[in-house]
Amino acid sequence: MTLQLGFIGFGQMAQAMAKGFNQKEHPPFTLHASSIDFDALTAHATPLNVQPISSNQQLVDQCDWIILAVKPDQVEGVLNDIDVASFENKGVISIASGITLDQLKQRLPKSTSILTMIPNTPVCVGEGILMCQEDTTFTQEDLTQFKDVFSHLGTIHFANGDAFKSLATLSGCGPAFVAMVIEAMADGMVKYGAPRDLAYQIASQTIKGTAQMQLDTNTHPGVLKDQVTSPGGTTIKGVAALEEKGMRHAFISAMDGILDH
Ligand SMILES: NC(=O)C1=CN([C@@H]2O[C@H](COP(=O)(O)OP(=O)(O)OC[C@H]3O[C@@H](n4cnc5c(N)ncnc54)[C@H](O)[C@@H]3O)[C@@H](O)[C@H]2O)C=CC1
Ligand SMILES: O=C(O)[C@@H]1CCC=N1
Repeated sequence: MTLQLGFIGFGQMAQAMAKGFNQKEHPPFTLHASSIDFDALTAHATPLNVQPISSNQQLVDQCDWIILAVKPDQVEGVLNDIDVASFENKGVISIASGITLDQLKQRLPKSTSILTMIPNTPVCVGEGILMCQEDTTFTQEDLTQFKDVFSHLGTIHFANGDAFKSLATLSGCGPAFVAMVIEAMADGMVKYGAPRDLAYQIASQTIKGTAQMQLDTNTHPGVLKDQVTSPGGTTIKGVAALEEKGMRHAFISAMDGILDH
């Protein structure tokens, strides 16, 4: 039977996931979504082959797996408005940052399978990361089906504790940091006369190509840097300038800013 997959909340992240799912030609699942404003939901969902549903309760009744895709502080309100018994024998996948398995276990029936994960926006082009908590009540069978369905969105990783926190923080927030780097690199080119559109393309492709090279060869990033920095050459001058401006420390500080509060 076709898996009925439903999003509660259809904002940035749910839409990114729906776009990624749309890349699959004959998906073994059907997508549904509910949200607050039905007209806005319909406008966003229909082009993505997602069936808009007028209430969260109806969505839960109709779906096998429910993706909680509202803001973390909206989760409580969503669960309050749904008859908890309707989650019996269903799967719940929470993408709400900071909402834990234990919190959900306290609110949902014992028979509900729960997985918590942090996806990132590149899921929309099938190049995302789904950082999942190892601590889950999904059975092995559920996990096999989960990997089958969600691998269309990118790579799936499992971790626990501090490793999960830091990996999910970098993968979840990282697209914003990388987009800032792309913008900054392009500004540098525009300063010296490059057309802006081309500057974005060159910056993005340089990042994509370098990242692909690292992933394919597993070469230490320092070695990749050394391959470009010939003695007395141009690159080392740029590297020295970045170090002077504290580039590495800025990235570590970004993680401190999020995790060290
Ligand atoms: N945006 C991102 O890059 C990432 C977001 N997340 C998580 O995903 C979740 C959603 O984030 P975004 O999509 O960025 O937020 P968003 O604000 O764009 O989307 C949330 C949606 O939920 C809807 N909503 C609010 N209350 C509702 C209710 N009671 N019933 C049904 N729908 C309701 C809103 O109308 C909105 O469309 C958050 O918990 C966030 O922590 C996780 C990883 C990355
Ligand atoms: O900043 C946010 O709200 C979300 C959570 C994880 C990534 N972005």
